[in-house]
Amino acid sequence: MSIKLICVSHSPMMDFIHPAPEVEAAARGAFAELAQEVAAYDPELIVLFAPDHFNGFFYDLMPPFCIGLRAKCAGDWDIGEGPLNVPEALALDLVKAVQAEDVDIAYSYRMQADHGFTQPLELLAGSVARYPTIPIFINGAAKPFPPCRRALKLGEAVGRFLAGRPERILVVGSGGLSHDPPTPQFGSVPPEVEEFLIAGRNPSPEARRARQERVVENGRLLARGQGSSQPLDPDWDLGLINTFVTGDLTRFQTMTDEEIRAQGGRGGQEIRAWIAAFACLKAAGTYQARTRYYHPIDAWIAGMGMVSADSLAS
Ligand SMILES: O=C(O)/C=C/c1cccc(O)c1O
Ligand SMILES: [Fe+2]
Repeated sequence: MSIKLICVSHSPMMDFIHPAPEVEAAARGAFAELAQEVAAYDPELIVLFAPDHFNGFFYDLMPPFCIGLRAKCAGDWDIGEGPLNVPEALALDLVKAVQAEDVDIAYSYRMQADHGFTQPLELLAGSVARYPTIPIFINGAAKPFPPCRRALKLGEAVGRFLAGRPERILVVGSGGLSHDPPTPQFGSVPPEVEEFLIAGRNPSPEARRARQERVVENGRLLARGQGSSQPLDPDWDLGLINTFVTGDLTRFQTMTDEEIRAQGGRGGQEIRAWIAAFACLKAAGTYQARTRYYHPIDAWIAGMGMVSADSLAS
């Protein structure tokens, strides 16, 4: 058994709007370097913790966590196509193991994985189906959220399951440093937008395009220092990265939604994916982590960070 970890921010706007060329080159270069390492490691299993953004999960039935037993690309932002390569029997064993640890996990035979899942798979693994992958959804977009301490518990339960496995495993966490995209908030939007948040699966191409254009326009404005998005917060981001790299995750036992919202913005709630991923790695033993990249990229509405880690357990 061996376990490695990569946690990265995502921004589905990467192919739609461009920051300064040297900024974009550095970010893409950092992704490419990590992708080379993934190819050299040749994982036999990827466990991917990621949020959704009202593409696959809606208020008609919103779980805090969900393991995909079968999953396909949601198709948002034209990232990825078709099914993910989910090892169904192993994913089901994972559901049972997590339940046995008293974490009540939802599971799906028809998960729609949006850019939270598909972008890191494309950028790090080359395609969404290149490696067997178990997708684990963590709600970071739809209030109320599962507490950060439950993301720790989930990660630990998954990590204890993985610790007994023979495969070369890559744990990935997606999203989560500071960013404040214009995701509508239930309770403060008109009824037709609430209806979308409840049951907006499989939108028309026009509706999808209009939604994405709104997000891109938000990036344009943020890059000009305008608009309503909360600014990115490098201090918050670097503080979080430092916590993950040093390996003391106790801060997340008490971290509140309000604390995250104040500094990390609406999208900052996605940090639960990194929390679960690191807790997962830590449950398998001590680890060594390093920061691979950080830059706040306004045009992409992303505190863009990348961290990798190796388990020191034998
Ligand atoms: O499509 C959306 O609603 C959100 C897009 C987005 C933009 C920037 C950073 C992120 O993490 C996003 O999910
Ligand atoms: Fe996101």
